Amino acid sequence: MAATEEQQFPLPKILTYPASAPPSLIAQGAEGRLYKTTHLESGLPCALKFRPSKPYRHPILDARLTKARIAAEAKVLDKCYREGVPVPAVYALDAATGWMMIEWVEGRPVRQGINDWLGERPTEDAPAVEEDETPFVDLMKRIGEAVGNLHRTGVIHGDLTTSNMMLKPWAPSQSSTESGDKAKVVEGDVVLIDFGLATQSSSDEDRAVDLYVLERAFASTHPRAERLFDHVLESYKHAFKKAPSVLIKLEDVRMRGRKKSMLG
Ligand SMILES: Nc1ncnc2c1ncn2[C@@H]1O[C@H](COP(=O)(O)OP(=O)(O)OP(=O)(O)O)[C@@H](O)[C@H]1O
Repeated sequence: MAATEEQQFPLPKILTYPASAPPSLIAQGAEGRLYKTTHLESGLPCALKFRPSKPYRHPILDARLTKARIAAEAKVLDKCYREGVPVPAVYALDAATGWMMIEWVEGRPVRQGINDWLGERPTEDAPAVEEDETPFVDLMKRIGEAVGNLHRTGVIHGDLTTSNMMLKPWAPSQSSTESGDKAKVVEGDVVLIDFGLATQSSSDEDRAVDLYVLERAFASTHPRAERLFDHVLESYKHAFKKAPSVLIKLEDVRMRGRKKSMLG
């Protein structure tokens, strides 16, 4: 797999050095690429986020922008990690060449877990069979808590979606034995990823917009679970002392959103 990828994209230099296993390309976005690699230490899988230079930009501007963006992302991640927000640890950074090496988070995006839970349910209000929603509600609460912790540190994510959260598997002892196999798809610690658009702010408005982005993304990705999103906000309120004024602001932000969509 690595050989094809190497032909498709030139590897960042750090990944051309020998390692216990070849790097694999996990994601290729508009701004950068994400590799899984053991280049730092064999036995320690890492995620290497690489922002290649953009040939269409002026080289001096390009170097400055690449460096500033990756450095800003690493700085915010590091701040969050040190303050106990569930994010990957930053292991290494080379801003000048546009990469950072961060902790590899095992598991799957929250989006997949939610979709597996919802399965083929026909409508939003009608579960296919009468079922215990507790495991799903618990996941909603863990999401609210993670976002509350994030906002408490003065960081705005900027792109909160269920794809930018991972479900990191629990140890078997933490895993539920009562709720059956279905519950397993929504088990795990919520870890926030992709801080490429993150900023530092403590304003109610910025926090409310962050929540609004998540609310909208949730409604469009998981329309059948929309009614359960309130659990996210409820747990946000418990996790974060300043949540009440943010939630009041969220009402304004929603109103502006509705007006905007009415005006087209
Ligand atoms: N630390 C990590 N551990 C495991 N998988 C990760 C990690 N970080 C990212 N991923 C996986 O790689 C995908 C892309 O990562 P990320 O969203 O950070 O990059 P991106 O979309 O290229 O970033 P940007 O939006 O800043 O350009 C994620 O959706 C996720 O599946």
